Amino acid sequence: MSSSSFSAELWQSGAPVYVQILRHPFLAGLADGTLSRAAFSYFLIQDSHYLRAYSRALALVAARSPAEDTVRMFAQHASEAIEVERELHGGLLAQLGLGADAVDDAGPGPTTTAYMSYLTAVCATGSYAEAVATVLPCYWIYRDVGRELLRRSSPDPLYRTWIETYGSAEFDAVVEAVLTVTDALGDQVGPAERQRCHQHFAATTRYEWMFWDAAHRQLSWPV
Ligand SMILES: Cc1ncc(CO)c(N)n1
Ligand SMILES: Cc1ncsc1CCO
Repeated sequence: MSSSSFSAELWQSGAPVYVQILRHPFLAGLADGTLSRAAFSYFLIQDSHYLRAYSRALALVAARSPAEDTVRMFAQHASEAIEVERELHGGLLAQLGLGADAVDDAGPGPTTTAYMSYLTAVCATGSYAEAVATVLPCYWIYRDVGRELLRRSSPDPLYRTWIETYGSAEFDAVVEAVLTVTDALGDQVGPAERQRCHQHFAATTRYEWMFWDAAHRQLSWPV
């Protein structure tokens, strides 16, 4: 990836926040096994809601894509996001003694709701390039976090299952394909649209930090 690629350019808009993500105590706890089961359960429940919205956002990106190859790719990822929610999250929640009703009973918390709403709004009303820039941090940050935590290696088998999914070669291939698609958009976006892409990338990168922070604090609606 050259430093002049569109994806590398976008990454600059989220880079300071990414440094904070790697330092976040939720991720430190996942890696060293000290994260409480309650915080991990909160995360899985909220992430189940998130993935349901993320899947729909990806379906919107697919529908708006001008080329069939990217329609297919994003539609496939939309389908896989539901699969991950059912298999990975469903499986881990079952091991924690929680069923599907726990997800529905909890409902999406404040940070989850804000993040889902932002994704949905931009993917529905922004341009195709803006939609791609908005969903990109979700792929990219989880790949990089997965890799980093794999390197740190968690003593907890439950946490390791999560880490191994996002740190896997399969997920890396998915992310590389999306980065290639992003780079191909670089020549096609003018200055105003480019600036909006940067704003969206920065916003969803912040939401990624906030999502872990909400789980760490088990944040609930204030009223
Ligand atoms: C909050 C969040 N962002 C990104 C991903 C990656 O799919 C996820 N599962 N959850
Ligand atoms: C980004 C992402 N996260 C969970 S599934 C998915 C789509 C590609 O499998």
